[in-house]
Amino acid sequence: MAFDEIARRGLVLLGCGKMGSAMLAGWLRQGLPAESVWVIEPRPSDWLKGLVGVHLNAPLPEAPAVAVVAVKPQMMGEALPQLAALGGGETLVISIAAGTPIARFEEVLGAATPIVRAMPNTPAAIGRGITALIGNAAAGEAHMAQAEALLAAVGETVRLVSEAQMDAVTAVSGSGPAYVFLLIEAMAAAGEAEGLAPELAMRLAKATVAGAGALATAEGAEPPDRLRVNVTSPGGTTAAALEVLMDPEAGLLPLMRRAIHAAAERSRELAG
Ligand SMILES: NC(=O)C1=CN([C@@H]2O[C@H](COP(=O)(O)OP(=O)(O)OC[C@H]3O[C@@H](n4cnc5c(N)ncnc54)[C@H](OP(=O)(O)O)[C@@H]3O)[C@@H](O)[C@H]2O)C=CC1
Ligand SMILES: O=C(O)[C@@H]1CCC=N1
Repeated sequence: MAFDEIARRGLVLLGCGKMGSAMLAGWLRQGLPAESVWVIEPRPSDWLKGLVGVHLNAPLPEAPAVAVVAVKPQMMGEALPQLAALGGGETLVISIAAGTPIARFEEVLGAATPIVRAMPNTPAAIGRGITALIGNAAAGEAHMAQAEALLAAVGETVRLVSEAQMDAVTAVSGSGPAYVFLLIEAMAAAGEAEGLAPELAMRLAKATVAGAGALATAEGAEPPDRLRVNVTSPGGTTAAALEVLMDPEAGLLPLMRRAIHAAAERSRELAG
């Protein structure tokens, strides 16, 4: 069982905002005992305060199995010293912070500390996230497997071959759910502009994005460009829409290229 060692030695979560809560919700649902979790969070939500058994802002265990850092990159300087005592090798430290390089953690915790840098996304809250991971030199196969097991409990995992990939990963899948939510908002707003009631437009938009996502990821699914062609009757309605969306200058492709580039650049900036 993936959580056995963590259940025995404990998991520390530093920062329990939107992403920390999403992961914690997934772990608890997957069977991690609440009594094995220590959370450091200056402004706990009502949800967090209501979690019976979780140790909230309490003294930390001496050598927990894992410490997960889920504070904003801008708060790292202030937050990280709280984990300094866990450096040295006994505790696997997993950071999900955008931008912040592994070297920054090694400065505070020491290079002998196994450190995994990971980039999850918020669908983790319902077990549908995807997390990319890369470890430092001290993170051996057992540490990588432990990080993967923890993150696999809330969705898919993928190992990276170089830390430099993390900026692009963050821009595509870390931030990506926001682009999809915006797509839902935009489709619903456009449906309303065509005369639909707001609730109906939103219901159609949400179900369409969910259904198309499920179709694209179903076992044996055709690739997305083929699925797109399957919707597009010659001379029909989809073709009319795609002419706008696939405009080489003003269409979705150059727009998404610019958006993802902006996110990746911001990730590089956050590295300091
Ligand atoms: N949101 C997302 O979709 C994703 C986020 N991430 C990464 O996860 C991290 C957290 O992001 P997100 O959850 O969105 O941000 P949030 O602001 O929602 O969560 C961060 C939490 O950490 C708390 N915090 C601040 N200082 C400390 C401290 N010294 N010790 C402990 N906790 C502290 C914050 O409290 P307060 O509000 O009082 O400052 C806040 O509750 C970031 O590094 C981000 O890059 C990665 C993937 C996806
Ligand atoms: O917006 C951010 O910086 C974080 C990282 C990926 C998703 N949210």
